[in-house]
Amino acid sequence: MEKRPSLVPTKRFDILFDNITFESKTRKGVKQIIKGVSGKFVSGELTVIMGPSGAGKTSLLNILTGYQVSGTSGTIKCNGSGSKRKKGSLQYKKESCYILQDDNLPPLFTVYEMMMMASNLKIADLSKKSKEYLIEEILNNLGLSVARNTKCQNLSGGQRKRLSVALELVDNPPIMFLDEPTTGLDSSSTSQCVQMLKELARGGRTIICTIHQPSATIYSMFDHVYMMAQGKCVYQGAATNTVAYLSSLGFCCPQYHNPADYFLEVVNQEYGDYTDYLAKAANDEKWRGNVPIIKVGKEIADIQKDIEVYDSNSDKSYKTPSEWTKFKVLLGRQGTQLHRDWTISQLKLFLHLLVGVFLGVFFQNAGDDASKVINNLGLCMIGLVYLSYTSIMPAVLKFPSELAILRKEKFNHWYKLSTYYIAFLVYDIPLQMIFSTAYCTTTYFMSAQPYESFRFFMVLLIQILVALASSAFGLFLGTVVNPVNGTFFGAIALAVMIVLGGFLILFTHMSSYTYFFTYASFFSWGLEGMMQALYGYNRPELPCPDDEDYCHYTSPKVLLSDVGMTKQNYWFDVIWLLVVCCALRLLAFCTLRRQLKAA
Ligand SMILES: Nc1ncnc2c1ncn2[C@@H]1O[C@H](COP(=O)(O)OP(=O)(O)OP(=O)(O)O)[C@@H](O)[C@H]1O
Repeated sequence: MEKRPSLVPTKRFDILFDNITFESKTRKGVKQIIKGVSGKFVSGELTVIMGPSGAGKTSLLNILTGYQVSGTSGTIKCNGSGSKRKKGSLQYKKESCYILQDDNLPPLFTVYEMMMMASNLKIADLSKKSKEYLIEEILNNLGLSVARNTKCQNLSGGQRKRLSVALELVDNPPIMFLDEPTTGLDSSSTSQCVQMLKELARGGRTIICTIHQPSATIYSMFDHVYMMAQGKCVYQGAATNTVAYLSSLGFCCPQYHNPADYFLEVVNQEYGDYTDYLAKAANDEKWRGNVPIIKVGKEIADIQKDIEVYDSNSDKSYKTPSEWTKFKVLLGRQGTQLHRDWTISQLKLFLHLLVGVFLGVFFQNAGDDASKVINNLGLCMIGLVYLSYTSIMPAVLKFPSELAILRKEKFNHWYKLSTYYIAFLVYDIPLQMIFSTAYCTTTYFMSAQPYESFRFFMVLLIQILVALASSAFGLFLGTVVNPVNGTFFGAIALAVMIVLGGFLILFTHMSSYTYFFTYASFFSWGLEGMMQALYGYNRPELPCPDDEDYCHYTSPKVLLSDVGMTKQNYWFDVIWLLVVCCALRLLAFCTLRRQLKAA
């Protein structure tokens, strides 16, 4: 029997937290952001964390989701199981999802494609048909069916928010955290969004969100309100009990006044500083409302029966796919992105060919003319610099531009970072090779370099490796500094490497002390490799044109000796560039992982 998809969670979780604190070290000392708050969020309820700006709402949410670990203390339990929170791990982390304030969605994919991708990354044990059924069900429930073929970049603010929720709903998480899901929405979209969250909660989920300043209607839709001020909890109870709670403490909410607005005025100290007084009163449990009855319709109950048959021994509703399957899905995503964003592939390929032709015209016959040997040396260097610059700059911007999406998807267990990184490399490396080949082929033949296949492939290999090493360096830079500084440092590093490349100052003119620094330049290895490929390996003498009286470099050996590249180091250069390339890509992976963890 095929498993039927469902939107009803198979497990229910109540979250209890006690004495949560969060401190951050600043220049002025330690800043206490969350000051020992406690509470209980139960399944079936829509809970809202409220408070003035800077009250600590997002910080608390980050702690409860496990997004923020360092600097925190306290106990978080679920379902009263009593297991203590270990550093960096929450008992329910795998069962929850966190929808961040910014809707980080890849712009070029449609709603349906994103949904299918999410289901392929999260669910292993459903057929394609069942996934389609599930997706339709979610899109219908969230009112996204009309936008199923719209690209994410064209969605409205409300649709983007709903898609962010829809994507996480695919694997049916019993706990959902949402940071300011209504920010940027008009009142009607806000109402729709909160109604949707309430319905999801009524299905048995624990839904916790933060919100800034809701209208009276929206405020009354929340089951449980957790009000914060100055890092403390100043109320925890039903939205409907707010006025009674405040009046029990001597604060009279004027008639026809929005209780949420009035409460925010009180905690904003418009009537004096009562934060500690309120925080003490907030420990009283009596303001909590009754836990709502979970809605399980007939059809849903039938589906749930099926799930129980299949999942009685399983922790999660669905089995997650293997990393290999996820890798294939990510490869498909990269491929589609490449296909749709013509600036990544077609434009770059065209420009490499164009620049190749341009240089080929300028350096015509430079490879087979003894009087143009120095020009040819310049062409080799220009080629390396060109390939390096065009590889390093896009690479610096690559991860910063995708970091938010990556952080969100990784945190919500879509895939491992290593899977994403390998899928990225599988596209990036061949692409760099194609671009370098386009450039190399045009300049090589148009500038009349020797028509010997082994020399051509040796030059090509060097140019590819320099491009790959440069892009690896760019990736590394992009993961250690911000993009603006990354492009600046990248440009400076390349300028220094050009000086050390062996063209502007010949190796023979360097002292042994300064020569030592050339080891740090891709260009010194690249130029030496290219010179060996073009002029080494017993190349015969170069022809001197009839209209020239004298050609100094008819002998390739003399040229290699003058530029200090007589040793046959070609394969050593190749190996060194390969090592640099691998080491920098590995380093970029480590720094990327560190950057994600530091979030
Ligand atoms: N890592 C940190 N280091 C230093 N200060 C921090 C850190 N994280 C948060 N803060 C500070 O703690 C306070 C609470 O921040 P938080 O983002 O949790 O507030 P918030 O209630 O969500 O505010 P808003 O509604 O404006 O988003 C703010 O003053 C903020 O500047």
